[in-house]
Amino acid sequence: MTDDDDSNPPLMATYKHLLDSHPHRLDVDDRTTTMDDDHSSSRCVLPVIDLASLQHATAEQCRASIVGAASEWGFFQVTNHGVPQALLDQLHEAQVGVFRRPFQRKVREPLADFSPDSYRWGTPTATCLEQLSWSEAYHIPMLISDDEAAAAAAAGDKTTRLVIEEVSTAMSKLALQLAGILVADLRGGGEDDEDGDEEDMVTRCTRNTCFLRLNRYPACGAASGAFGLCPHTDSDFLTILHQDGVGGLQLLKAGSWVAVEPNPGALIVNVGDLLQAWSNDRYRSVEHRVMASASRERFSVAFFLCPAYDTLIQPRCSTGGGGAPHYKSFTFGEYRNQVREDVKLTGRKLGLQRFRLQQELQGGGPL
Ligand SMILES: O=C(O)CCC(=O)C(=O)O
Ligand SMILES: [Fe+2]
Repeated sequence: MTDDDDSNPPLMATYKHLLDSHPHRLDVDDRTTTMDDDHSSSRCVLPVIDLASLQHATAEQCRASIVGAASEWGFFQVTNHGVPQALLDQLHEAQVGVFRRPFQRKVREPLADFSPDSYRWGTPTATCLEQLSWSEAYHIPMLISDDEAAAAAAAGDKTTRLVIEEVSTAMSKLALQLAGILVADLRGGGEDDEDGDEEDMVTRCTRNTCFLRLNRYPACGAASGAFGLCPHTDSDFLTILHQDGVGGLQLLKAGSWVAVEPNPGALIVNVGDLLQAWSNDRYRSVEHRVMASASRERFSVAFFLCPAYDTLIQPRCSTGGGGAPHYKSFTFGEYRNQVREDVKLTGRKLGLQRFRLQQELQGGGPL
């Protein structure tokens, strides 16, 4: 890509030195992370779970598939998920419009009632190509009250803000439903099983703690090569993702990077760090990344189910988690601060390993 189009952030001008210092494209170099003999990145079909089964006699089987996929893969796809396709199409259109605004306007003028720092691009802390994300994004908190929604509607970009809000609400409902199933299974009881000793994690994820991210990955040009999004795990409880048809998302499975093929009717679900720690490693927060395309831009939308910052994440090891705790307890706020500090100091997120108990570091292998 060039930076000529005035809607593109100046990625090339800002990061050319990182691209120039790297002799090969990352997707070639990075093959050492695969275990295949031919070092090729393989394609995979993530489990696809039809949520319509939750309404039928097969509900128990469906819940078991969700638990199985979250334990084995950490990633899965869902169909009949309750987020209307027409709404997702409307969001895609609005999202394209949002990113087509001139770059200077994206930086200077907040859109509708988004806060001015909701727009981000590139990776300001990157010191090498491996740390650079060739992308731009809007981080959008959910609106908290009806009054706020009405004010946003009156504030100008009515359609965009309201479509975003509707998608957030629908994705949040889905995320809460899936989190409820995963949490209930861990408790070894029914979905409304009460445990007076611990916080109900799912009810701590509310409208004012969750957010949506609109991602755009500009084409990066044949000569360069970069990550659209660097390898990472999500720092939340559960993520719902909608990708367009371009492809580029990959996840780490048994040491190999595997491509997640676009599936038009499905949403992607992945376990976040908090759920991995809280489940004492029963559910897996899996590393994933996006490869930038040389010739095609790509759009995606991610909804992050997060609890309040003061929520205590305490490994649950009595029933489903099993054995001794693998992590010390921490609040979500502590976790976020640690991640922020690590990124500032080292250029990368160290994540859950910061909170893993010592005997686990020595005795347990990598997940
Ligand atoms: O764009 C994608 O496919 C992945 C996005 C993602 O991993 C994220 O926003 O955390
Ligand atoms: Fe992610």
